[in-house]
Amino acid sequence: MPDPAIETRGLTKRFGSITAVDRLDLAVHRGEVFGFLGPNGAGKTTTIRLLLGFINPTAGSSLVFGRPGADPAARRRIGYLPADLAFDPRYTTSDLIDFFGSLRGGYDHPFTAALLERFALDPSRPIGDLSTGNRRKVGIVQAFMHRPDLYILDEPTSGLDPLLQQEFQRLVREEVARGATVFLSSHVLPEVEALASRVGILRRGRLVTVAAIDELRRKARQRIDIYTAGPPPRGLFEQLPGVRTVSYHDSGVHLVVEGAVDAVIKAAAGLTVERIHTPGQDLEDLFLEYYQGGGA
Ligand SMILES: Nc1ncnc2c1ncn2[C@@H]1O[C@H](COP(=O)(O)OP(=O)(O)OP(=O)(O)O)[C@@H](O)[C@H]1O
Repeated sequence: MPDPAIETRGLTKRFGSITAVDRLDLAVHRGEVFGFLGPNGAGKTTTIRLLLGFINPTAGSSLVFGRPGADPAARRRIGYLPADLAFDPRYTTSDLIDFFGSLRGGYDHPFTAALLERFALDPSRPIGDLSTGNRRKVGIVQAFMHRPDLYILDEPTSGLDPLLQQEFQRLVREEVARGATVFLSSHVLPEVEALASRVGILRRGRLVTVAAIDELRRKARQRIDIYTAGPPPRGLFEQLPGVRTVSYHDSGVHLVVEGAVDAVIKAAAGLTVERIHTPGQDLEDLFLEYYQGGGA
């Protein structure tokens, strides 16, 4: 087995009395998109700064492809998109590309030219003149231009409009198809759901769960609204496996079901069903439960 893309052992960072990251044990496998979630102040950015070797841990360790993140050989294989882009406003995008290119010992020129076009960025404009969204695009270009093996993305689409968010997701999928690994820290839960195969949820510096998205999906509650010809008989759904809440009305029933909906669908088959509405199986509620200290 090759080394994981990212591995941390007992990784801990304290700032005075605050424990920002608390004994984190994590392995991000090569080729996966790992979603890193948690409420504000949970310690996500601090974890990323530790991974990259920008700050030293109070205890424990972290490795990127088997090396410390600060090691130039590891660093060259990483594309990092920070949450706060602090570029000198006088630089143009071209200047930055040259700068990061030389720092990394080269970059993929045709790919970078295609990225500029794809995100409609004029490389000759000073960064200081760009809108927030355009600055974010510059961040994306600098993170992707050398086609690294590992992307560490901190809130990558904040400030991007929905079309550009989709374009960004396409780009990430293409890079993953090429074999890249992605560590995606984000508050945009649908984005994490769309891209990640596993997620880790951090709360007050501690990893409260690591799970495959599919596993979470199986656990997540779904709302099912069944509309029937006439009022459905009371008591039909209450005892079925997975059913958490039932509310009847004259033309149907609203249900909340945890896990498989098979029993509900089979029971509904005995009624004259005119329409079924499932407002989407959204992992958001489940994520929020973990954020707040619940979770299965
Ligand atoms: N340099 C620092 N000095 C002191 N405290 C810090 C420092 N950096 C982070 N912290 C504290 O560590 C905790 C974790 O912060 P961090 O920025 O890692 O959280 P986060 O999960 O990235 O939050 P957000 O989602 O808001 O970006 C917070 O309580 C924060 O105030």
